Amino acid sequence: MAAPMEEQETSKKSRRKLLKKILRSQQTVLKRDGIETNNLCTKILCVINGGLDVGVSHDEISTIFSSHGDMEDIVMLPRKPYCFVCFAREHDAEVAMEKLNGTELPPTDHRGNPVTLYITYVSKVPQSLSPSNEFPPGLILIPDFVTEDYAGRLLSAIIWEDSANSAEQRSLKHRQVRHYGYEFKYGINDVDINDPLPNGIPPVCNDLLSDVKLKGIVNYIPDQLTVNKYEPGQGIPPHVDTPAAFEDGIMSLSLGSQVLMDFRHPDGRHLTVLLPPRSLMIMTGESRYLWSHGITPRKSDIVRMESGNLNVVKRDVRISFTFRKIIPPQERLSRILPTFNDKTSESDRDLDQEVTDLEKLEKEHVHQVYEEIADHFSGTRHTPWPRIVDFLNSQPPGALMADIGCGNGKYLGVNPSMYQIGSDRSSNLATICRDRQFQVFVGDVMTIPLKTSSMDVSICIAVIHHLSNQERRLKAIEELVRILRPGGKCLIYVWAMEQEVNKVKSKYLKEKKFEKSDSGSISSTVDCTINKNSVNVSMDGNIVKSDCMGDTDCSLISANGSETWTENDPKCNGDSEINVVRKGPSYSGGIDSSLSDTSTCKEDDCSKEMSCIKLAVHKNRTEFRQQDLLVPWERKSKSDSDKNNTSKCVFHRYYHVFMKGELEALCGKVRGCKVIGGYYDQGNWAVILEKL
Ligand SMILES: O=C(O)CCC(=O)C(=O)O
Ligand SMILES: [Fe+2]
Repeated sequence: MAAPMEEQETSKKSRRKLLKKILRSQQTVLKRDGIETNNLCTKILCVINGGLDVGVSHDEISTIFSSHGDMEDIVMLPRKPYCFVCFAREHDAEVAMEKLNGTELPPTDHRGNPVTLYITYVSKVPQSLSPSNEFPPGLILIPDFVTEDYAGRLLSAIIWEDSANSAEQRSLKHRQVRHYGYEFKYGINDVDINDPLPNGIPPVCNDLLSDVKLKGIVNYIPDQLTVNKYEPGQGIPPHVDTPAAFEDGIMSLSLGSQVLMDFRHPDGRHLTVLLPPRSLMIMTGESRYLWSHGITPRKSDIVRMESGNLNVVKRDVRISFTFRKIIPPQERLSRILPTFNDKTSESDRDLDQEVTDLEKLEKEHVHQVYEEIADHFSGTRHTPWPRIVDFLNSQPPGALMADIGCGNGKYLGVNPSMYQIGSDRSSNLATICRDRQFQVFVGDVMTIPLKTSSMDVSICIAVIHHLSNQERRLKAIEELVRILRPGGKCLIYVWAMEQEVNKVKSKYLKEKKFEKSDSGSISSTVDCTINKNSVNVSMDGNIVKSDCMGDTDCSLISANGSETWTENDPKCNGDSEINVVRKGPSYSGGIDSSLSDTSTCKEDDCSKEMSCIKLAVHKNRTEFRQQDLLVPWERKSKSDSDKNNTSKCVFHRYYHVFMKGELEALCGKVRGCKVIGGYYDQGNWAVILEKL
């Protein structure tokens, strides 16, 4: 009889081990979420590893637990590894605990690995599931907005057809919906203004809508109504109603059951608002644009009673009327352009006004160069970069996107489901974009003429490295963030100082194989006081290469036409200083002195005026040895009249190439945003920012 005793001992030991494990899990997981466990038996079980975050479903928990007693509810929370199972009686909870603690669930389609359930008693479901004392800013809730009688008339105006699936009525996974005025299309998160429904908003709603307007709750009459019908246990996933599609002030009238609506801030804050029957909720401002709203699919809500005690209240059928006013698509983009009074964007500043020497440097070595090389530059920019394409394609349909410094618009057509607007400092590039049917204006990244908080997404590819000091680069990032709505995202690319990472050379360096000479990184210096920005150098070659720097496409073109271009010709960019060094006063007051190449700067001048700027002319396809430099862009042109006489124009574009971590550090100085991603991509540093 010794063996069974031993077996009992071993099973007790393993049970003790299991309990220790439970305790450890309780401490780490539950404490963090403010969940108080109970040593004594209660009616509510917290099931660790029985939550949505580990891939366990409501149905699985229901099947396992329902056979052990009379279950009242299962509370599953989004992104949580645990769930709560509420029994009608303590005894049932005790039995379930005894039988199921330590149960292993096998892998499923949603869950690659088996999971072990650890169960503990809790006396209450945590506060975050019960109504918060606070509302998200901008949320208005008016209780008893309609009478019982009027509510009844509203409800009887809605005819639900059995298992209908048409533009007017759809059975969604979690609820049924009916649309009036226009169908809200869930695939595109928008309405089609050209495809109105036969039925407008039912006339019985007119009293309510004029009351709302009279009281100044919103200053328009809505033209779209979505009626949602939720059975107990159903809900709506967290979302923000498409910002570009509807006016501010979205109204939802709750009829039937009460419900807890979840509001979530992008920074993780979570508030729950109890919507009582016959109440009108209006989402304006932050609560409409920044916080997501949703209803967790549950069969009950925790409701604070008048006594202040919390109570579990079962849900019944709830029908909500959501009224919205559509912004016509043709107005959506113009909405984001500022009016003359919109001081925040400084739109009235003259773009060509010369304020500092640095602006002069950028004017001559960035703006004027792009203006002159626009056509050829555009001819070398055709292939969108895959990671930028991925970023654009990951944006939801209907998002408003601004491409600041859009060049020839190669990213403007990537994701046609977005509303897109581009801007470039070069009017010739803007014209090229417009010829390609893109909506583009001429604008400067440091004073973007778009309204504050108007965009869902912004990108700024290969632009900020053309700004000549840190303050100006910072200002540009601030502008990119300013135009975003809270929660909006911005992707920035700049050229990297590091052109070889993990022993892999960037495309820019690799293109060196096409060249005959590669010694030295600086071919010359240019005293940046140039009034014209091109130099004619006679030459005779006729095979040319397109611009192939970190921000370009690296395609080879052969030049048989009358005008050909090359970026770097060995004949002209050897070690000797063959580029013309022009004379005149130096630029002052810029180029971060710590980063400039002092060997190109006269000592006494530097100490007087912050710095003079004698910038090194970079030799293309070589590593960077300094951060501030001029990169040559060369154009060969053959006149038709004299085929043998080919001349070359050399343009110098100013660049500040970024060192590893520099872009992130700069973004870190910008208030109201956080860096949510960063990477190295083909000789460029990239960051993704999110506006807070
Ligand atoms: O049911 C509700 O109150 C909200 C519905 C909703 O958010 C929507 O349809 O977008
Ligand atoms: Fe909504």
